[in-house]
Amino acid sequence: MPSLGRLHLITDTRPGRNPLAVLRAALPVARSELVVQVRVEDSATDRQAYDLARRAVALCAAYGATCLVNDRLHVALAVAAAGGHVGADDLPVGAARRVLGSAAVLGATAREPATAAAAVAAGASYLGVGPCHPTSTKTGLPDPIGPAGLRAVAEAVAVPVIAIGGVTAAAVPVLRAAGAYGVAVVGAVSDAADPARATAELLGALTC
Ligand SMILES: Cc1ncc(COP(=O)(O)OP(=O)(O)O)c(N)n1
Ligand SMILES: Cc1ncsc1CCOP(=O)(O)O
Ligand SMILES: [Mg+2]
Repeated sequence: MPSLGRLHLITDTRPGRNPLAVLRAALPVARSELVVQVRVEDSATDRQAYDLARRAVALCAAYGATCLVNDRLHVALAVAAAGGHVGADDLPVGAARRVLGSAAVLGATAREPATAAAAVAAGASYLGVGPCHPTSTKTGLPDPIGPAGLRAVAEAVAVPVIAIGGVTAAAVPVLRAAGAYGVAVVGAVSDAADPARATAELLGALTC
């Protein structure tokens, strides 16, 4: 399996956003360092998720980037995505692994060392860990775990740890020092006046 990209760009589910335009800006900059995670509102139909995911897979293929699908693993399979990401309200990690197969990339959300280790034992190939910082992109989350919480998880597992939640380029050095292999963002790219430049800044912080 090729190494996992360090910059994970999650599609913005907020009303009025244009996730494909953001991908078109980010992909030429980050290319194979980019992991695109297709995420839609829970209220979106499977057809809407499928239509977005198949476009994202095609765009990613043109740049050697990896495309994953959040939550809806049947959509991941239908569009031949590289894998998926699951959390506490989704299929359990072991079941997700059985659905996707042994070669797929499978991410799991974890906030504590014990759940992180259990997710890896069940088949997760990377962990999304957070929220590390406050975020306005998703509601209903627990308090941020900060770099210290991230470090506790990173020290408990041997798979790549992807920091998520309120991540900016300025926050990347501290998160990396705490053990993050990479970061996952929505707003840092989607809210930027220049998403291509924001992508370059995040990549620069991740690869220096
Ligand atoms: C890289 C990454 N980390 C964490 C999450 C959150 O997943 P989950 O807890 O299942 O919440 P939803 O994104 O499904 O609302 C993620 N998507 N990606
Ligand atoms: C889906 C998700 N899960 C934890 S934080 C988050 C949203 C991250 O968005 P942002 O990068 O804008 O804080
Ligand atoms: Mg989920």
